[in-house]
Amino acid sequence: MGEPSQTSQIPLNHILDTISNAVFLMNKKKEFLCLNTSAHYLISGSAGYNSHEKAGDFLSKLGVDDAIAEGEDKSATALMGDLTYQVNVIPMASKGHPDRVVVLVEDVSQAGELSRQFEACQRETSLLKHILETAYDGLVVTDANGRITMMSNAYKGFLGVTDQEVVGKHITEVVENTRLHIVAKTGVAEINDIQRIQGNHMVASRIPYTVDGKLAGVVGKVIFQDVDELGEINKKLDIMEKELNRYRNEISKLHKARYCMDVIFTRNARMESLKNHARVIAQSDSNVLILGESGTGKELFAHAIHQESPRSFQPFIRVNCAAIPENLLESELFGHEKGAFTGAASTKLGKFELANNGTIFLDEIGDMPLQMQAKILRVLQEGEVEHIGASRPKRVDVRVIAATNKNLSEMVEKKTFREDLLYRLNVFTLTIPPLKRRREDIELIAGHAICALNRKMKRGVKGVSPKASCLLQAYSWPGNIRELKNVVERAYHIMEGEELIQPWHLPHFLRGGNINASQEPLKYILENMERKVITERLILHSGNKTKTAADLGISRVALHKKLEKYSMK
Ligand SMILES: Nc1ncnc2c1ncn2[C@@H]1O[C@H](COP(=O)(O)OP(=O)(O)OP(=O)(O)O)[C@@H](O)[C@H]1O
Repeated sequence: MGEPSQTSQIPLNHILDTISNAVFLMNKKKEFLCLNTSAHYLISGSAGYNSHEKAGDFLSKLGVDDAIAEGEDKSATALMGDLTYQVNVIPMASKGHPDRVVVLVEDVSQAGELSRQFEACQRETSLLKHILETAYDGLVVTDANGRITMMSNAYKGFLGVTDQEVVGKHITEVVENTRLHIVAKTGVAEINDIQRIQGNHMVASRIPYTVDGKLAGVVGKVIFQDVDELGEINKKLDIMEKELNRYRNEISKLHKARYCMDVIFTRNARMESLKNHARVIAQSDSNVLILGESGTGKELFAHAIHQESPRSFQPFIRVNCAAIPENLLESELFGHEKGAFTGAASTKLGKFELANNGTIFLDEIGDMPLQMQAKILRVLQEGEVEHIGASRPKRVDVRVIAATNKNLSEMVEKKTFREDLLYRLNVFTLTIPPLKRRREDIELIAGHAICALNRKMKRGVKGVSPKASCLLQAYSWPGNIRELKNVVERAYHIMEGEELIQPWHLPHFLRGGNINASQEPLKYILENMERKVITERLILHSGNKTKTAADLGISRVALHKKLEKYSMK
């Protein structure tokens, strides 16, 4: 105690000094006999402060002067500034006459705030309980481990369960097809998902909640209308699902490989061995690189490899890397999230995702920008793609077939193509020879093209005349099979009732014999010229080889060797 007193005893003083209430002991004349440490603090902010006057003023402001003077028992709450005090006046009797009073003062301002907070909390809890009890939708709350902490009455009613049967249970034990426990791990909200519960389609939202910044659980909400309405909605959804499946089938047909190995027509031994090799490659999951000039049939091979592979029932997705503007290529290949950039109005799947479990055909890979090459490499290495704007990647299982007419090794040297990507792609490489290296295919492919046109146009063109055939043989075909098919198609359409394509149906550059226009090496120009002359003389002598040899000034044996060389036998 700060102040000595005639009546107090030492141990009692110590006890009084330890309590947090301010204790004032005084006689009825308001003379202070004793103040404990808390009382000193209350009136002056420090211990041992000795001012009875200030203490008197303080008690007067609390409005207990009368009770002190009368020696009355009094309990009151007093406001002083921002603070609230609880005051108790307790009379003390000596020899039966009350002549002293103890005044106990306690600052209860904080207790008031706490009790207000407590009351607000109680109000909120009961409101929450009310919402849970009356909510029309199904609400369920789980903790971070997916265990149910609360469930709305409507949801319990719908599932036919009681509180005892659900609270504390793992959500998967109570709700079918739930994902709340997954959201409790990922922390990523899922809004308006369709969830099938007890044979009904529900619109479900799963929203994670945090406490002190840590994932603490998930609030799940399922929307169900009244049962009749729900039945109607389910019927509509079933119809929509069927429609969707129909469209899915249509799309998967569109994404199917269209050609098999049998439509790659050839009489060339090297091409036959390439087809056999491709059949073997098709059975593996390894990436394939197809090289060859434009129009040689690289895409045809890609389709055929997919078609003969175990993935043939899965999608075949073609991407022309040269045809897509650089700024759109990433979004085309990997997809984007809604709002990832201006114009990204909705989430879009990338080609890699569309090709999942199937094959992606990266045509013209040599035209792929370097920056994108790095991203493709990542997909090949990690088997994961990431939408632009997404926070986590998705796993994909895709076989890559790439093709180009560029010289990738040269590009690697010039540092315009990544070496590591080349090694990832060329697990198997197929190099398709140009048409001028397999002239025996010219007539065959021209013949098949005419048959296809006959089927389409319902006509009966029989083939190519020997003279026209000779011109086709003599040309160098820089555009390869695509060019040959175009020439045949053009001729087909300008024919006027003839049964055979004649030289005058062919374009001028074929008839003009401008065979070195393609800047071929001298050897091929000479060979082309030789083939052309032999063919013309054979026609002139109606196929008589003795006369033709004599006319050409060479022996019959020499003519035979040349006919063999040019596949003209
Ligand atoms: N052996 C073949 N038999 C029949 N048609 C073929 C053959 N090879 C190619 N074609 C046809 O030739 C055309 C060009 O083929 P394709 O598109 O596969 O060539 P490409 O090498 O991929 O061309 P590009 O490099 O310009 O993309 C297609 O119409 C294709 O069907």
